[in-house]
Amino acid sequence: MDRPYTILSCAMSVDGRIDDTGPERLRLSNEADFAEIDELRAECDAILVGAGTLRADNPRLLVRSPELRERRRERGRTAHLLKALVTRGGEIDPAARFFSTGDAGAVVYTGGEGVETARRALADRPAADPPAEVVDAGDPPTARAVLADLAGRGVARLLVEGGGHVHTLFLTSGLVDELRLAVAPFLVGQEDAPRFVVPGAFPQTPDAPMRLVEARALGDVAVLRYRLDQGARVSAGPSPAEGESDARWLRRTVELSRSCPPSDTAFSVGCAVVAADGTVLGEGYSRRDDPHDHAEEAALREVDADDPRLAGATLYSSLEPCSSRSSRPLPCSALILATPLARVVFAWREPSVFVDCDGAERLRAAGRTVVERPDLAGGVREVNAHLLD
Ligand SMILES: NC(=O)C1=CN([C@@H]2O[C@H](COP(=O)(O)OP(=O)(O)OC[C@H]3O[C@@H](n4cnc5c(N)ncnc54)[C@H](OP(=O)(O)O)[C@@H]3O)[C@@H](O)[C@H]2O)C=CC1
Ligand SMILES: Nc1c(N[C@@H]2O[C@H](COP(=O)(O)O)[C@@H](O)[C@H]2O)[nH]c(=O)[nH]c1=O
Repeated sequence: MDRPYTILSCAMSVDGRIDDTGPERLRLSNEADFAEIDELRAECDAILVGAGTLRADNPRLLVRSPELRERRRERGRTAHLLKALVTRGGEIDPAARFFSTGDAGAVVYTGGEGVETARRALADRPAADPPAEVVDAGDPPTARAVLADLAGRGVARLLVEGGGHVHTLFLTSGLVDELRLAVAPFLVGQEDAPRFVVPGAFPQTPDAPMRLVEARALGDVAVLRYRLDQGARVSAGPSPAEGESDARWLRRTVELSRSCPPSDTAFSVGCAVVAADGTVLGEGYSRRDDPHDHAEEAALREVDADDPRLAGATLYSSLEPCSSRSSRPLPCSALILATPLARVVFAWREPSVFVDCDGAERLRAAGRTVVERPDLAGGVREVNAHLLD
């Protein structure tokens, strides 16, 4: 793995401030947004903040929901995420909650004299605290070195949660895959309030803009999700190249679905899991190995769960992944959420023939990118025409 799939998440006011100048942390998110961010955390392997945020907020950076922690444990993961901190000078408070809470330990990225300073600061922590390590990531530390070290620790998905200097460090590096912004319905209006970013040479310019993949209301908070991949274009959907490649793989799933053993009580669906470089990691179709098989579970069965390419891969399905099953403990949307797969593309939204489906919404709510291609649903409907009369 080169580097983790990196998501930067931030809540800001309409005037672009991420806190005010008061001593308390400003709540910009509402309860629904905090709950979604908790889901997003639970789907990641590590969470990173800057030393400024550590000093200002004394954050815990834990997975708050007991259900989400339990889900992580069931999948053989730690209940909480590995915590990562970026500091230049290494002046950190060893008694901070960042170091004393959680169960996956912490890594401090610094450089130059910061390495010794941070090691000294952490030397006398209580033995019961989770482990904390200091890593030299350059002087000053670079996002690239931090990401390479995290990848070496098996981190496939990283959540960067601020603050403004760290957002700037990561966004200017060009190594962020996704940006999630929650815009709170107010203005802070203070000259010295921290900003989302400080000035920098951002690669996300008018000529190379980010791609807006989702805009949604959570009450009065606007949630905006951008993809920052290379060659982004100004459009609400995939770039032309990505759109063409999506269409090709969806046509492949329709072909796969033609191999399904016939059924009058279930859809015939095809599925392919494809790495970013076009390598097929798994393929499947309904009822392939078992009369109850859905295409997604047949395809995911072929995928190595520890394959580092999964985080950057796309799951293509001719039909929307299901959200409820009577013949299996978990629906396909949950099976997908058990993987680091960041992107799901499907052609046909499941019609209410057998069950009501909200698989696409569940995947989106958990922070996955979901692309619907109704323009390619004709072939899927044709394969399933006998069920639609
Ligand atoms: N609304 C939201 O979503 C969020 C809001 N916040 C808010 O943001 C504010 C903190 O933001 P900010 O002050 O920008 O702090 P940051 O968390 O971005 O941390 C800044 C620190 O990072 C280190 N640093 C800066 N530049 C580099 C670099 N190039 N390489 C390596 N390390 C570097 C320095 O540490 P050192 O000084 O140790 O050398 C610096 O002081 C707080 O008010 C907090 O509440 C924070 C997160 C999310
Ligand atoms: N204020 C603010 C955020 N602040 C972020 O949350 C961190 C604290 O998390 P925790 O330790 O779980 O309480 C804090 O350090 C900062 O990174 N995040 C948001 O999504 N919305 C918000 O309004």
